[in-house]
Amino acid sequence: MPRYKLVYFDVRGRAEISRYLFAYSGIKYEDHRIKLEDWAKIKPTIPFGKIPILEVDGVIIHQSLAIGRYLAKETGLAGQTPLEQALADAIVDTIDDFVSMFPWAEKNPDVKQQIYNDLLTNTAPGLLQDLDNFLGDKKWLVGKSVTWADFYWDVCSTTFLVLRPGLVDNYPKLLALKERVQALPAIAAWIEQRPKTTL
Ligand SMILES: CCC(=O)N1CCc2c(cnn2-c2cccc(F)c2)C1
Repeated sequence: MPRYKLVYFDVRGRAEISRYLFAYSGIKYEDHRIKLEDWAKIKPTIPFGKIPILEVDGVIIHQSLAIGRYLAKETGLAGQTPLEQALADAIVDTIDDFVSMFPWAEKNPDVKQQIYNDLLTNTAPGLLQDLDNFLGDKKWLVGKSVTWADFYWDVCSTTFLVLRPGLVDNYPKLLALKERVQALPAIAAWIEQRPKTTL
């Protein structure tokens, strides 16, 4: 079994999908959380200067979705066929397109709040309707078993609901999917034990 070290800030953010996959698979890893005040010193030592990164026996994978896709494949949660894998990737990318629109590092609080409000009021409903249409009456977003697309929906929508409580109330099927993911014993245990952070 390789030695895994996940490096990110002390928030769920872009590392949480990998933490879900580690939790679900039972694979042991170091959940290394750096302090924001140490980032300027650490950043120059990181290839491409962004985190999360995952060290696999010292080999560094960067980009959160490349890490997630690697772990999903290792865990059997990437999709059962190449077609299902493509569908799962498309859902992950669709959700990530929206989350990536948020100016997470914006220093001006008024600008930040205005853009957050615009995204949550004017852009989120279209995404939620599209995801609701795609899920339909299925148990999981892709195929007959859980995939990392279901995990990513729960991870990202948890943050959406921090920013706008009630945002998903008009989509009970999407809320039920969150409950289904969070009811998986290993995910429930992780949520219970993980550091409690806002984002
Ligand atoms: C220090 C960085 C930080 O606090 N955040 C940045 C990124 C982020 C946060 C919350 N969700 N999230 C995120 C998750 C997935 C995709 C994505 F683009 C963004 C908060």
